Parts: sequence; C-alpha cells; structure tokens
Amino acid sequence: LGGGPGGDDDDGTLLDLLQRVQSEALRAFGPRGFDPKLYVDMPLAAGADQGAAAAALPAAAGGPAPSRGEMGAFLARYLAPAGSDLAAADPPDLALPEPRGFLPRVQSGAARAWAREVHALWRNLTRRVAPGVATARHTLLPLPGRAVVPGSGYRELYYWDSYWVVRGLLVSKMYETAKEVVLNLLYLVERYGFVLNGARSYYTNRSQPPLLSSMVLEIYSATGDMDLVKKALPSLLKEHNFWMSDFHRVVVKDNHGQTHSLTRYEAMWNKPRPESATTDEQMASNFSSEVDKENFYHQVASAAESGWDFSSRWMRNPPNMTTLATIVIIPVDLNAFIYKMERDIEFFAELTGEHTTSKEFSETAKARRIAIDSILWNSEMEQWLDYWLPADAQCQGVYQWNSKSQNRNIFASNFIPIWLNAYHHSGSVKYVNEAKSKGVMRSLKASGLLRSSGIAASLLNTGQQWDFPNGWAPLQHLIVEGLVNCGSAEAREFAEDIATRWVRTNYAAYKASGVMYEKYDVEVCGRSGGSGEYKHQTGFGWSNGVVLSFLEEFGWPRDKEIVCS
Ligand SMILES: OC[C@H]1O[C@H](O[C@H]2O[C@H](CO)[C@@H](O)[C@H](O)[C@H]2O)[C@H](O)[C@@H](O)[C@@H]1O
Repeated sequence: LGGGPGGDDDDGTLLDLLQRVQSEALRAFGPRGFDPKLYVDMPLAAGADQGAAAAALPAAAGGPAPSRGEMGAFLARYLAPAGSDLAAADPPDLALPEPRGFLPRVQSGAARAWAREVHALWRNLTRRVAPGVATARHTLLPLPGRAVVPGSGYRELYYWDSYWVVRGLLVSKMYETAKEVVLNLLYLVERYGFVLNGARSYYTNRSQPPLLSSMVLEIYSATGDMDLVKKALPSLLKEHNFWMSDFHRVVVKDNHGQTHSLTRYEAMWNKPRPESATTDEQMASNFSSEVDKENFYHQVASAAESGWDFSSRWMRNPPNMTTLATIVIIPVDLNAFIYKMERDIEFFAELTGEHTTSKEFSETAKARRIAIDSILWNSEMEQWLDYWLPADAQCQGVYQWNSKSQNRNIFASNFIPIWLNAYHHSGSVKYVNEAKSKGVMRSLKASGLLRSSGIAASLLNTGQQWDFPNGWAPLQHLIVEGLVNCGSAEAREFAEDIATRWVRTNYAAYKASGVMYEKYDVEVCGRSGGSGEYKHQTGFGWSNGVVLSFLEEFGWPRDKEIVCS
C-alpha cells in the first residue's frame, strides 16, 4: 500500500511539496471556498527548482501561518497555474452548428437550439497535454491523444466519466475524438496495468468503475472500427486481470454450498488523498492511532475508486464519515460492470478469431451472473443489494452468505443490473427476463428514489454528494437505458418519463446559468446539486453526454414542453 503501481518515485517528492503547499495555502487563505486540488494540480514554474521551492515555502507546519501576500508571492514565483500544462485543442470532427443527421427526432425549436449549444460545449472540454509534460515537474500525466475533460476543477481525463463523454460524442458524430479518448485509456492500461481514476500521478493508486470495454463496444457499434477492437482486446484482458487480482476478489459460499467469486473496490493507498489531503487529515484527526488513521485513508481512497465519493453506501454508521467501510462491501454496480466487461471481451475475442478466449470469457461471465444472482439479488425487495462482509474481513477466506448481510438501504445502484439487458452481442439473451424486469420496475417505482427531477442517488440526506437529494447523469442513464432494453412498452414509457424529468432540469439550470452541472438536485427542477467535499463543478462531460443520448433515444416532439412543469 501507499506506493501506487506507477512507481514514479521522483514524482513522490513533487507531490510531497505540493501537499505542503496545499496545507500552507489553507492556513494562509482560510477554509472558505478552499480548493485543495488546485494546489496539487500546479506544475513547477518554468525555470523553478523543486528544492528551492521547498526551502522557500513561507511557513513550516506548526509555525505561524503565512500571510496571504507571502503565499501569493510564493505561488507566483515557484508554481505555474493549475491547468497551464493542458492546451485547448480543437476537436478535428466538431461540425458546427450541428453534424449531418444530428438528433433527427428533436423537433421542438427550444430543445433543438439547446442541444446545439450542448453539442458545441465539446470544444470547451477538449484538451491536449502540453508537449514535454513529465512527472518530475507535473502531476498531470502525458497522454497520446486529445482528452475530453469533465470540466471546472476536473481538468484532466477521468475514467468512468469518459463512458458518457463517449456516448455524447457519438451522438455528436465525433467518432475520431471518441476514439482518441479511448486510446488514451488504453495507453493508461499499457503503462500502469489498469485504467487510473484520472490522468494524474496522484491517481495511480486506484481505478474507477470499469467501463472501458463498453466504450470500445459503443464505438465499434457506431463505426465498425475493427482496428480499435484489435488494439483494445489485449488491454482489456490486462484490465480484467487487475480486477481479478487477489485484493479485489472476494469468495462467498451460498446456502447450497456453492462458492462464488465477486469483486470489491480497494485502492492501493493508506494515506490522505493528495488532491484532498487537508480534508482527509482533518477527518482522520478523530482517530488517535496511526493504524486507525491508515485504515480510514484506505477506506476513503477505496470509496473514490467506486466513483461514489462519498455516500452513505459505504458508511457503517451514516452520516459519520469516519465509519467508511468500503473494502468490506461487495458492490452491485461494480459486479454488473465487470460482468459486462466479460461479455464484451467474449464478443471481441470472437470477432478477432480468438475462439478459446471467447469461450473462456463466456464461462467467466456465466459464473459471475450466477454469483450476482445468488449473493446480491433480493427476491423479496426485487432489487440487487450490496453485500457486507464481516467487519474484520481480510477478504482472503471464504465467507458464508447470510441474508442479513445484504444492505437493505435503497440506492440507485440497486437497479443498475437492468442496464445489462440486451447488451449481449447476440441480442437474444436478456440479463433480466420479462417477469423479473416487471418486478424491478415495480420496486423502482415504489422505492422513493424517483423525484420530480430524476432519480436520487439514495434516500438518505447525509450532506455527501452521492446521497439524497443529488441525482447524477450516469445513474439516470444506466437505469433509463436498462429500462429501454427491457423491451416492453411499459418499461420504455417509464424510461422516457425519467429521461424527460432529467432533460427538463438540465435545460432549466442551463437557461438560468448558462452552464451544465456535474450533478442536480432531483427535488427542484433547474437546481444544481450541492453538498460534498468540493464546490459544484460545471462543464460538464457526463451531463452533456447523457442529455444528448436521451434526446437521441426519445427525440423531443414539437409540442412537448421543455420548461419545468
Ligand atoms: O477531488 C475529490 C475527488 O474528485 C473526483 O470525484 C468526483 O469527480 C469525478 C470526475 O467527475 C467523478 O468521476 C467522481 O465520480 C466524483 O465523485 C475523483 O474521481 C476522486 O478520486 C477525488 O478524490
């Protein structure tokens, strides 16, 4: 733990320096509006020397706080602005005002005008890492191609965000840019053995929800690009190995004596997250022993690997953040994503003539499907539930399944496996059959998650951002697409209803503020989401991708109102 597989030792010292800068900046500028990530994203200024910067840092911890002026002078002299090592890059395939064949079923003038604006936003989010960026002077990692970033303070490429970015780029017919995004992620797998949380040296200790194979599949389905499939397959096998590693793997024995392998999130890190070190250290001050602090940091970084950072989903005692227990939880969504990855690999291997691999992955996927159904499905609630291992689990042994260990709290993730419907390349096998889909739909309708402006992440308002009343674009999309793929008219109608609520709130917020948000408050149409450890972000890659996908899937008739109802 603590190293990160990138092994960029020289970068460790740069990060040490930037973390010290972060804590001194907090002392100098105060907590109001403080953005800890800003400081670890700063490159060394041209000509500045790291040793000299370390020596010149205004105050040593424990001494008097530097003044605002001293801190400002230090930053100006030794560090360059965050983001200055990324250049804006015109996407080669952004046709303005709209590409040929764009959203043919969007007939409402208001919806269409807005969709064009969202389409144009890809230009603001496309970047290229500046030439010569190297880890000795930058925490930004070099990438081979253009990156599409989420927005605001998220100025680098992110893993799971990229899936919805790619979906949106495909609606925008930006096939070349979509492929470049994916080639960057494949490069990260080749360089680090897995896709990093994001393209920064401080993200080398963890991944994010694994959706790379899904991105390749989407691009292949839109373009028939076999070159991409051939290039991707070896990296996908490598990525699969990463998720199958001993530390991610958990074995549970069901009540019939059958053992099942499933997967959990676990970061290779037990220190404060550099991008939020001041926050993590403050929370860890509730623990007196070093061991407890390290365990806490480990749970925090593992929650960040889940993409749900942070949520009552990972807390033993919500809303108490110090009770995070991420690594003893077998998450529903992670296992659904890996099942999908296994099916995709099966398909790609078949396409490229690697029949043995294809067969092997067909078997692996079948075993995971049985595991998900045996350990995570709850037939009484008609949802899939996260499974909690014993508190002291090292996850090395075999755990006996116990119905009481399923977490009965309601989260949007409990419904994500319906997304697996009809994603089998054969198109004929549904992950969830008709009767089960009906049950899941019934359960979702009764869950309390669906509010006037979309699906909430959870029912609990903890002040964390992946909890009530926040709704997130990826969660709406996975559920809506899952419902569409159920195949029944009733499911499609329900899906369209959720999509309509979501599009309206995104539209209203955009009209009021001119920006797309990272998340929205599902209780109030047009209100962005709040809470959590950082201030709200705009831009925003996955929100743009999801509204474009919804508009493509359902269209927007001339007479359908787009303003909040
Ligand atoms: O800086 C704090 C944390 O921020 C990231 O998480 C959030 O933004 C990501 C980019 O949009 C998104 O993928 C994630 O789901 C959000 O919760 C980052 O991924 C974390 O690792 C980081 O600690």
